[in-house]
Amino acid sequence: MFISTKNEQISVYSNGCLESPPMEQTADSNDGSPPVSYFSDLSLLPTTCTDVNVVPEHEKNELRQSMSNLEGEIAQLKLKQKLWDEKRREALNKIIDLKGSIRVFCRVRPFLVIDKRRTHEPFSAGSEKIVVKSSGARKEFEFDKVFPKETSQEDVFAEVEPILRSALDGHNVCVFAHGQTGTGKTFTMDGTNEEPGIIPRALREIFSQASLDNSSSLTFTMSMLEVYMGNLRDLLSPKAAPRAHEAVATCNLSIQTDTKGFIEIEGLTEVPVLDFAKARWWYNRGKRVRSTAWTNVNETSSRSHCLTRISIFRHGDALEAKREVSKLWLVDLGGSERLLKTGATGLTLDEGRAINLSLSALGDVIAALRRKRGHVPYRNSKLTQILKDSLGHGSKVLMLVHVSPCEEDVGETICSLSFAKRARAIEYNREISEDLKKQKENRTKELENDMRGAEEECQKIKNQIQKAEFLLHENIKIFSTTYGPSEDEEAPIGHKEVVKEVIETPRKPGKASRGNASNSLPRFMTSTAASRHRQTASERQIVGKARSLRTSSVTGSSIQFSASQSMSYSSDARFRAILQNSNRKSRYSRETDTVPAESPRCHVSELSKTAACSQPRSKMVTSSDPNLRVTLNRHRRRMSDLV
Ligand SMILES: Nc1ncnc2c1ncn2[C@@H]1O[C@H](COP(=O)(O)OP(=O)(O)OP(=O)(O)O)[C@@H](O)[C@H]1O
Repeated sequence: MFISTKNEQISVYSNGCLESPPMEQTADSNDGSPPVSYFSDLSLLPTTCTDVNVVPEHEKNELRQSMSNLEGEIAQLKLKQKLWDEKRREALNKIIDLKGSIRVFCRVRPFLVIDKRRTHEPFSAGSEKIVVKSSGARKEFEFDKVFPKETSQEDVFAEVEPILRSALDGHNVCVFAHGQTGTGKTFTMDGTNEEPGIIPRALREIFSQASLDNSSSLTFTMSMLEVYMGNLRDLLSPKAAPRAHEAVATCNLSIQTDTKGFIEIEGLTEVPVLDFAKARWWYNRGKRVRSTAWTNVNETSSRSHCLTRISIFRHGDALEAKREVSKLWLVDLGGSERLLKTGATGLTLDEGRAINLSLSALGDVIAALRRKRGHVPYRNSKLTQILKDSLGHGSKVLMLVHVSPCEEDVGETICSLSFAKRARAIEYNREISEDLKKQKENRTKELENDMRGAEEECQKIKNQIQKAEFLLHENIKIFSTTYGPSEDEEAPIGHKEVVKEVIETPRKPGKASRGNASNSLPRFMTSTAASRHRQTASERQIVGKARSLRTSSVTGSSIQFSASQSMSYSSDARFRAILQNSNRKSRYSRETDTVPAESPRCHVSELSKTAACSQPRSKMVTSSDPNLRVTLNRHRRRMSDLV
């Protein structure tokens, strides 16, 4: 007895004959995949099978043939899926290029309780424009998008999401939050538990997208660092996890460029992250280290830039086993301040200068790239040196400039908006005509439709692959149960590899399957870590039954196939339930918020560690400006909440 799918219908073979049960019901799959028929009358199915030794040869051959057909079908579907995925990527890339590979958004912070006057705003915000009226002057600033005060975190993320997908497609991506202290950079990037920001949402999204992409295998690593006064501090270093009262080690990492122009930060900790839960765990750890550093060293987040890097490794299939790497940088920049206004002195003044220098270097680089200048001044700051290979050709950049709605901050607001204007400088300072704008919009809509169509096709094919793989898996079990243990002797040509792929499908590295000596089943039937994970309770039941049947066949007794067993392989409803269940289960395990059970391994870059970590002094920030003191106190409170 075996299962085959011919003309997209499931058939059950027994004793060499195709049992032709009435195809009374056809389940129209609501996922768009072709309908799969299933049996409704169990009594029509054979219940007894004769001794394995007298099973005719042609039945065995038919079973082999069926498995080969399934293999071929899976290979073809995978190829088709790859082509659609390429179409989707192409469309997305064109959309991003049309919209501009360097985009600048502006977000207006709502009034806070601590704001003094909360009625009058010094500017008016449109969907792509901000007009500031100050001291009788009127200044206009254009953006790719303006997020007004009431914009939710979800709406902001919706605009950021396409660029993240571009990172998964192999492009380097940088997302920056820029603005005056207290205007909501950290709120946008990190957010709160109730309103998560771009980073936690991005982590969730990339793992969710990666699970949909089975045309290639994606793996991820994560690093976090802080740039403070030109020094780099590794936030995920095993040494960088002090308790609240302890000082944080300051590591001065160095930046290296390889022969291909690829940037490597020597000694920076890079942790493999297998799922969202682990990525979030590491991210929270990095944040905690940063907050402890603030309380001990620089007091406020505004005094440093915080960079989170997700490296995405795309592994091709066995035929083209090349590995591509792309980087996604999520950067919470230090607060831009006008030093004269704050009246900063001493350390605060130095910190402010360092931040302003690096922000201005970043502005220069982005403006040079936007204007397609031959020379791009990356070397002018540590920040731009680190990001050199992620800001240039083929990369996508998103700058989110934050402004305060308060009248007293209007000077800072104009500075931030001017920074954005410079970064956004259109090529040759020429604005495009309305006509061209319309054409661009129409083309973007077309491409968005193409992309959606390609996504739907990919999803349909994915469902078909899952079904075919499930059927192949089940046929393999039946083959083994019916015809005995010798895999090499019995399995069809090329079978072993496919079986391995179906059972293991190793998307993520590090969990090599090991042979189980105690298991008497052929190797291709033994469960692996991945298959065990995927197995639902009902699947396990099926395997259990197959094993007990297999045992009886080995001892030479005749095999009893009950109708219900036959149904368990062929019922589409159940089959779908199993698939849905396993999908739900894997999604849950991805999204669970719990700290990873196993202690996370830390992979430190092969390159040797340079500058020794020194213990920083505890420093106090001083400011003559009472407003700044209020801000610092607010930060201290926030830090102590975190610790
Ligand atoms: N869009 C928003 N909606 C609600 N609250 C916001 C918003 N933006 C900022 N806030 C609040 O404003 C305060 C300051 O925001 P945040 O700390 O994110 O500013 P920041 O620019 O990162 O400051 P710093 O440069 O000092 O780190 C926080 O209490 C934050 O919750």
